[in-house]
Amino acid sequence: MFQFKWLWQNLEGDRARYILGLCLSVIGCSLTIVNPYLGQRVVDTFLTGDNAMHNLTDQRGLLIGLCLAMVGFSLLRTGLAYVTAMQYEISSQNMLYRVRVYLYNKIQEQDMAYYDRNRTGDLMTKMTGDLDMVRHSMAWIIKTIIESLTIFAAAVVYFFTIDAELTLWLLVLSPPIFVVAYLFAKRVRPMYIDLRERLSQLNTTTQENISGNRVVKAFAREEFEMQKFNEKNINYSTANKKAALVWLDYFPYLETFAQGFNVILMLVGGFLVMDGRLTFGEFSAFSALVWGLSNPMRNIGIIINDLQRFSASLNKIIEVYYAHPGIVNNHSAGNKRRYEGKIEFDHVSFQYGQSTVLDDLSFTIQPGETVAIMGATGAGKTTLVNLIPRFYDATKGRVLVDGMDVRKLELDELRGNIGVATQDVLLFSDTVDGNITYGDPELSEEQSVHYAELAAAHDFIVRMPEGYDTIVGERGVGLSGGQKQRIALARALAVRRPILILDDTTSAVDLETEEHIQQSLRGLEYPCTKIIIAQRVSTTAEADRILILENGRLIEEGTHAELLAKRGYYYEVFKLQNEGIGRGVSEHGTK
Ligand SMILES: Nc1ncnc2c1ncn2[C@@H]1O[C@H](COP(=O)(O)OP(=O)(O)OP(=O)(O)O)[C@@H](O)[C@H]1O
Repeated sequence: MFQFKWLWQNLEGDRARYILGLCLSVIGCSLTIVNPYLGQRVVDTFLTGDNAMHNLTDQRGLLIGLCLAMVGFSLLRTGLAYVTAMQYEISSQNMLYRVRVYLYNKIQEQDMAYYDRNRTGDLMTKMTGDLDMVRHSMAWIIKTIIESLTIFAAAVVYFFTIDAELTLWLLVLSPPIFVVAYLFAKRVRPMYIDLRERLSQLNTTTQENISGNRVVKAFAREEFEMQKFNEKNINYSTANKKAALVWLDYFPYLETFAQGFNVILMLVGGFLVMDGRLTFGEFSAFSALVWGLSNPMRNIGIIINDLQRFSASLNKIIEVYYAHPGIVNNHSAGNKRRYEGKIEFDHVSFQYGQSTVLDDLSFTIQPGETVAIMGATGAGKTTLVNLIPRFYDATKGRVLVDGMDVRKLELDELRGNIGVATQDVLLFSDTVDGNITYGDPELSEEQSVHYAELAAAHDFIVRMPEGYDTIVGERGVGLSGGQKQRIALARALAVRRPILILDDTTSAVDLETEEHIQQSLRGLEYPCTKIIIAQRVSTTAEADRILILENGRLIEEGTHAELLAKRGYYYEVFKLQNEGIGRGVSEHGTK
């Protein structure tokens, strides 16, 4: 019931049209009794009975009128069917469009934790296949149900006006048909829920394979991926067949009952005609309209199949529709403040589920300061910086920006004050310029070039076939890792935010290029607090302060020189890297 309420709610704007469609369905289907009635009159007046010959000559006008009316009603019904189908199509397509926009926005609004929980393939299935199934249900299944019920009811009412006894005999078949349909629905329902899940797995596997095709090729795992895909494909196909074949277990019973209508009509109807209680015309009306009882019964299987699919799909859509992000962005349109850029962690802890990733962190970063964060892989560096723009919220403690708890700041404003270059670089399939100006589409071409220069990207961009207008492939395909990083850095610099977070942004660039980038960062023309996650001492050496994380705890904090003097983790990394790269970084930080 809730599902139908949901559909009704989302039909807003097209409800009148949809109801018009339903009304036209009812009118069109009620008219199905007209032709059998006219036929009955033709038979009784002109073909059978004592006066038939006489009527043929005397009432020829009536005969022609009845025949023309039959043709006219057929045409009218066809026209009505056309107009009716249009109403269903237009209203369901409009609803599909609106719900798709709503779901897309809803997915966009979700926090990071939502994306951790939901697979891309599954979300894609919801946005495409599930939505189409719901539209199909609105335009076809509900229409079929209404039409079947109307034809059934119209036939029953008409039959009762002709002969109640024969009608009751025919209706004897209805209860067993409903029992069979109920048993079928009960058995097939879990199958369609399972089928929907398998489709989602198939889509997820396909999507992962396509987006990870480089890794697949690099490891020559095509065969393995093929097998994995095949397994999901077979799973889906088997479940599909299983669900479809269940219908075959019930179909013979339903078909037998449906045929039973004709048998009863022949036996009981024939007897009534011989007994003189039913005219030939009335018998022919029963005969012409008995499909109105049997066809809906035949349709039951298809309708139940589709209703189960519809229900499985709609439940999936409703999950997204009512998903509430833990971190809500209200998108207020007012003027946004520009922050000073002070950042404070006050006894901050963070857990992913049960696992503690950050443990009681406290430190302050002053406006304009450059702070490097270093630590072994998995130490919690990315998690730490993710708390500043509220990609996640701290489990304990407070993160403050300009002295305000980030949970109390307006999210748009907060994020509008932070420029981020993430560790996992994602470029859009757009021009290089489009990618650099992604955060500020108003940026002029000169400014775009300026930030590309700061990010040491200009030289390789101008060497590309169409320079800044070169389209980069999906996720930046066609560029080297270091090139992608530099475009992502230019994108983060170009928004000129007072807080800049760089997560391992120069890990794939050579040391000379890195030196150029560091100079650019030192000389940025706008005031900016910089947090730079890095593994290289060459990157961290010139920071105002370096924080060392180990298993989510802050174990060292100080300048390059202070940390070296401590002879702790940082010193060990320094020794290792200086020996390893053979390129000296002195204890005072100069190279
Ligand atoms: N979305 C997530 N869900 C659950 N656990 C996560 C998630 N993201 C990270 N983790 C876990 O949290 C811990 C810290 O991860 P994080 O990415 O912050 O480390 P890091 O120091 O940035 O590592 P690296 O230098 O390798 O990028 C790791 O153990 C990781 O497995």
